Amino acid sequence: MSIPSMPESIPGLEKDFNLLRETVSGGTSTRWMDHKKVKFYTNAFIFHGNKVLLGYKKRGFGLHKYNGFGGKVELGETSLEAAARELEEEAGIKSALKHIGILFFLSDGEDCAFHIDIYRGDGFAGVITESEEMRPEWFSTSADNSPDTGEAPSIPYEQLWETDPYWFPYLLLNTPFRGRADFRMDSEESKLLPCKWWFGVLGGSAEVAD
Ligand SMILES: COc1nc(N)nc2c1ncn2[C@H]1C[C@H](O)[C@@H](COP(=O)(O)OP(=O)(O)OP(=O)(O)O)O1
Repeated sequence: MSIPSMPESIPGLEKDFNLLRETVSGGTSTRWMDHKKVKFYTNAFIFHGNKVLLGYKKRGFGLHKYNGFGGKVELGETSLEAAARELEEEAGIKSALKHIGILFFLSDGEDCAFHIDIYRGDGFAGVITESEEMRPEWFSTSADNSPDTGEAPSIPYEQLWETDPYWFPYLLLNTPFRGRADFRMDSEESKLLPCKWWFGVLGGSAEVAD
């Protein structure tokens, strides 16, 4: 059995790196992109029973994709305060949010990296309300849901960001994770696609994604 080689660290994920266990890495690039600045964002995913709430992005960055609820951390706010504010602005609800992941993204031609704190909320208060930015919708977290059981539809992985399927299993399993992906403009598809990525879990016992 071959043991995958472990890089010494991943720029942007240095904190906690010694606690991480790699789960998946890949891409065509051999080196990580450089960056000069980092912008801080949040992303919150709400769970209720066997469902997860995602928002369909109606404008701006990530248009027509499903994602958690979040945005920029404003001056003077903590990341958790920003996550709670964005959840209320975009979906009309509050939740006891727990920090579960950190993602670090870079795009070719951008000297600014995205650091995204991922939060998980189990349960919520308030009435889920569509905003001008997001249309909230429930999706099933069960692997075996079928349309005739009256369950929510399956998570639409093809309408999430391309690297989300690598870390979503850890969010669903409630397992702390970290990851980085660099994106490059694909001239054939005319969109940014991942060219190098690395994802890992903190500690040792999560199921590894295929
Ligand atoms: C691969 O890259 C990404 N994947 C995922 N899953 N989410 C990402 C990625 N890159 C950015 N995001 C998230 C981070 C934020 O939650 C949103 C972007 O926030 P937005 O631009 O909407 O920020 P706001 O402060 O709400 O902006 P406005 O000025 O438009 O209100 O996407």
